[in-house]
Amino acid sequence: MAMDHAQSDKIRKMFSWSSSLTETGGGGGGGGGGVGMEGVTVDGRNGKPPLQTQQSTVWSRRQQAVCVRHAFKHYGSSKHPNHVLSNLSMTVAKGTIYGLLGASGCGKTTLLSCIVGRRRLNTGEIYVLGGKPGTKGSGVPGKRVGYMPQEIALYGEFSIRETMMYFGWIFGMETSEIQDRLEFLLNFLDLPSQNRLVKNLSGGQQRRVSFAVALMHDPELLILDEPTVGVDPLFRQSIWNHFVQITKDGNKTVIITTHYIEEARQAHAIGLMRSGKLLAEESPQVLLSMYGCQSLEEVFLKLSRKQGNDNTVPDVNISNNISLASLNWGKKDEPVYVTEESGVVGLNFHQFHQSKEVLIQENTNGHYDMNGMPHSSKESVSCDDCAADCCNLTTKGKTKALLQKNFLRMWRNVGVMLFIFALPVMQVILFCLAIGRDPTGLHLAIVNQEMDWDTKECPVYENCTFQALSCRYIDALRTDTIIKDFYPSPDSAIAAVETGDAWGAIYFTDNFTDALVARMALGREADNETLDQSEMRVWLDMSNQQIGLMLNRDLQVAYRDFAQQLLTACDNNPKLADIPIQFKEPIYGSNDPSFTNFVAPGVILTIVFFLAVALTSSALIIERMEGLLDRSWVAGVTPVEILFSHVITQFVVMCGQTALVLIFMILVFGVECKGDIFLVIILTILQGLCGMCFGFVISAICELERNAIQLALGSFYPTLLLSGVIWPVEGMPVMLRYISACLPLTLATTSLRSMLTRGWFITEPDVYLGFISTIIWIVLFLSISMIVLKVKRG
Ligand SMILES: Nc1ncnc2c1ncn2[C@@H]1O[C@H](COP(=O)(O)OP(=O)(O)OP(=O)(O)O)[C@@H](O)[C@H]1O
Repeated sequence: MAMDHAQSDKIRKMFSWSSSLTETGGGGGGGGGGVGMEGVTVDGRNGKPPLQTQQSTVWSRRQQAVCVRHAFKHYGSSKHPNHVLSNLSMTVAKGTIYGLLGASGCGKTTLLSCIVGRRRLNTGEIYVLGGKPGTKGSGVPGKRVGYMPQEIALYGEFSIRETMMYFGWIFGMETSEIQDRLEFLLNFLDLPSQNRLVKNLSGGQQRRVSFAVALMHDPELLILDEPTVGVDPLFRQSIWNHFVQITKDGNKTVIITTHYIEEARQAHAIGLMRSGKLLAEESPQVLLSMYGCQSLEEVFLKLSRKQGNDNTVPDVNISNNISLASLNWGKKDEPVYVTEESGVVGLNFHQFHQSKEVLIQENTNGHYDMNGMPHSSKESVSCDDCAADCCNLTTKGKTKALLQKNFLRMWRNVGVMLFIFALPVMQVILFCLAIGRDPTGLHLAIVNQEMDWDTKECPVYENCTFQALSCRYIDALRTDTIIKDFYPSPDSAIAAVETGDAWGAIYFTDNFTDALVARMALGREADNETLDQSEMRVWLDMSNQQIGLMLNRDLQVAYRDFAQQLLTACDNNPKLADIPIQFKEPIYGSNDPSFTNFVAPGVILTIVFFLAVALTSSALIIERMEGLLDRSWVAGVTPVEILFSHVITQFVVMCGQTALVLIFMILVFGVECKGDIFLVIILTILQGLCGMCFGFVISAICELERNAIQLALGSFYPTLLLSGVIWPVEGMPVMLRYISACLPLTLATTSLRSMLTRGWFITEPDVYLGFISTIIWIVLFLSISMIVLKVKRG
């Protein structure tokens, strides 16, 4: 082994430290005395446990900055798993820089994600700063960790300052504190003006801002996924100098992945990773000496070949066995400590600085609590201990940060603002202008053989004269909707309908007036021919139901008006012209009901519901795709807090939307509102919140924005068609009615319609069921999204 004397001396010295800091005893340098660790006895001379072999204990694992044991992680289903971590064990001592090296795709990011609590292992254990990530009080994810993911994961619409404020508040920092830190970081990372928007920065500058976010709160543990990518060598060196600086006093630990293997020489320890395993875990100097290589790359190649040639690489790390014990690099007179799992665990790099563990031991005087935690160890205490002084501030800060983030993102995005406020108004205006009004300009082909075709004369008498009654009838036809076109023969009029030139044809025979008078005079004595001649014949184009029915109605109404006018002129009771049904003033609505009033409640709710769906589902997915959601989670924001902040934001948006929609519907377009406007507002806002919660479900289920759009659009039509918005539910097959009642918009639409058109109050079942069903849907959607989010994080 090519090793000069000085180097071998250095390694020997180093080993002497490591021997004093093996996994069980090393952490406290004798602190194990009396805590009941397996097989540990205390050496009377110096308090170090003089063991030849020791068992790794939970206590010892908790003493490391990071301790991973037998980690397995796969992606995909358990039937066709893609194994990414395979029985990986790793130990990062406190106060060290740990370089995690390995080829692209070997699982580094996955391992780091599990360490910071972004993902969960399938099996195995992880301890980070003494606790298991994701467990209560571990502080991880949270402010104890600074994480820089591989992707930029920043809000492009934010300025550098706003970005820092956002994360600073999440970490529970005071604004003044953030400002001070920001000034240092701007200077240290050579960032441009703090008011520059992140999206306008160069790629390298964005990465530095991302790095600054990780450094922001000066965390105990820094986990950086390729922070030096795209960074010039000079700046890279200053980053490494910073790492050395912050780890100097043993309070901070840095884990860094990099593709520039040689830069990791400056790390205190490196883990060489391949195919989901650590091939070695040692200090760079030891690795170079052990394998007689000049560069770490050579070491990596050697180890990779070894792993490739024989699959004898044990499931535990190579370093576990070969590292110090097998080579017997230690003081000859001192026992070699090999732990059950990781022989290098607890490597202490005193050539760089004093061990954290020794500090702990000094501070605690060897006193430990029931869990084996040193009493006064700042690093070993969980976040529970700082809860009293920091958690209140953090919660307030998080809420402030999340709300400001949501509003700022909306405010800065013109498209979103238009979507939120201009779109609902536009939809209401379009609805009121386009739907429910009577069609106008309908051509009616008239053939009147009582009329002189050449002169086109058709006299209209207003007195009690029984002449040219057809002309009198034609005069009674509405001119605002019907355009009267005269044709010479029935065939030509029918042809006009067939070719689409007219919506209907009407034909009066040449003795229409005589026959009609005879019909009235003879009554039941009238023969069939008289009856036949007295009837006007109508051919309608019923391909358009609305137009067909309207023409039908107008022709009948015109006959009633014509007959009533004639009867009045002849001093008869005009009522004789009516059918013998007396339609009194309707209990609800009017005798001339408008389709708009029927559809409006459903339209109001549909607009508010689906705008909320679109807004929420895309917002969360974009955040997730850009890695922002994960970054916030790692910073300590919980899914509940994220959902809560969106609920608040959406609520404010919803109030604005509801106000606009109702003002335009009711005040501008005069849609009927007979009920309590307060209840109408509440129900509309609740529906908006329900849509938002449905948006959460979509965003939780869908990985990609396009899938979310497909799901949101896909759900739009079935909901619209089945909710009784455009056609009464009573017209559906019975089975479909039950399904319809289970949809979020159905009962709410009925409820709103009852309030608007009938003026019913909340005490009516039709009304309160709408409220109840909406609230049930909100709770259901929220629960589903929470469950899906939690499951997905696993
Ligand atoms: N969300 C995911 N779903 C499925 N497979 C994934 C997912 N994330 C990563 N993988 C796969 O897991 C393997 C390890 O990926 P990982 O990102 O951890 O590697 P890495 O070592 O960080 O690579 P690099 O250095 O290129 O960033 C790769 O094969 C990758 O395709």
